[in-house]
Amino acid sequence: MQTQSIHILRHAMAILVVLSVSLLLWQHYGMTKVLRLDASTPNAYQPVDDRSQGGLSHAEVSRQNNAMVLQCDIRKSAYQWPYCQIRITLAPMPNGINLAGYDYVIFDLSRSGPGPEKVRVYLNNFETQSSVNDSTSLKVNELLLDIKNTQSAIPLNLFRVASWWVEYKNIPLIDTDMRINNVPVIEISTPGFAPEGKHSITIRSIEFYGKWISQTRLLFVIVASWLAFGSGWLGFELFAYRQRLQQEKKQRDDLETINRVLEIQAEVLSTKAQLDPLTGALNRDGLRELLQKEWPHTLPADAQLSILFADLDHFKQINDRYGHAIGDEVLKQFASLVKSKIRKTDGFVRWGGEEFLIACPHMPAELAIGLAEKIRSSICEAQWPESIAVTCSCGVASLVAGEDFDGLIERADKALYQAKRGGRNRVEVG
Ligand SMILES: Nc1nc2c(ncn2[C@@H]2O[C@H](COP(=O)(O)OP(=O)(O)OP(=O)(O)O)[C@@H](O)[C@H]2O)c(=O)[nH]1
Repeated sequence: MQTQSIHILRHAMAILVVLSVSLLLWQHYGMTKVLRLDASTPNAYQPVDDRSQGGLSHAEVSRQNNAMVLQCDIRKSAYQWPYCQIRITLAPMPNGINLAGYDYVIFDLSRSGPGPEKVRVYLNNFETQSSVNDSTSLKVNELLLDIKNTQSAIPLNLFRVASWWVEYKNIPLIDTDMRINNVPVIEISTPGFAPEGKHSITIRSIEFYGKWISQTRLLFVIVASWLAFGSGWLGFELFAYRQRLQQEKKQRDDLETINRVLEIQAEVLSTKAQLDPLTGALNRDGLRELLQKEWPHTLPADAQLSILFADLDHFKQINDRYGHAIGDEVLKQFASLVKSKIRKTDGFVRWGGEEFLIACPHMPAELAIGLAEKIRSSICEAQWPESIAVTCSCGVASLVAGEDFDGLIERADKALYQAKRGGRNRVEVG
């Protein structure tokens, strides 16, 4: 990983840590949502009493000093559980309010009258088995609230499905879990054993408190973000790594190609440096290299080496008569003819203007003389530009024991001289 990437990674991680901690702190100390019900909110407040069950109790609801007050006259009757209650409608059924998103509730209420200092609170949940036309079909989640607990936070998970409702409605066990995800109605009722007499319940406010996002959900979001960030970063690094590898490979390939080209160029240049550009014959440097290849150190005393000098006859006249360009053509054709007669291992060298040397390693004198004759006759018989009658003279010498290379050259040169003196177009042995 490159330093710059590590730098960016550190920054990104620091930002994520700060963001995660800030979100958790914000969730803990803030992000609060409140649902408040009081006399000023547009909810319907209805009195309910036991007369519908055959009782004689009487309930009335009125607004007093910004509070809703339930006035209740509990009377003994044939109905076993006389009661009064105030019904607060949160939403028209089958809709309700999702109170599951809240954590606790604070009641600001008071009561007066005989009997225990308690009220019953019902959060009625509309569920699949509930019916719009039957208010008793809503699941009753019940809490017996001690009046001294008003104004304190009461966790919503303290509510329990009322056992009397389960029994009364014969609800299967599987459906008796507490749910407050769709509450259209809240009811606040006199306690279970309310004695006969005048009762009143004053409700100033009911406040539900919750968080916009629960801690569990926030943690899930944070962990998911970290995972996404980690995978994203890994993916990015992998991609960058592959890019770098590809780039490095390309650079390596380019360098190898350049190296190959340079090697070839060097080879070509070195070969060119040893060649005569007009005839393609070796120059004297080329001859030295050829002999060194054959005998790397010094020429051994018993080395077998023959040298031929071949020189075009009266070449000056050709130049003078036909021009330099034709002279060049003759030189090229001469070189090409000689090359076709010698072995690959022989060295064909342009020694001077129209004088050529053929070095034949491991060739005895007889064969060298034969080769010189072959060259001479082929030159003599060949077709030349402008039908010029071209001939050449040859001097041949083979290395004798104890002789050095210069001595050999000298003998071959002398033989060539003799051939010229002897009338040209002939081979002489030195
Ligand atoms: N066209 C051409 N002529 C060249 C080149 N190199 C040398 N010559 C000519 O070759 C001629 C050699 O002349 P000489 O040394 O007098 O030899 P010659 O005329 O061949 O006579 P002999 O060797 O005695 O038969 C000169 O006129 C040079 O100018 C070349 O590359 N191209």
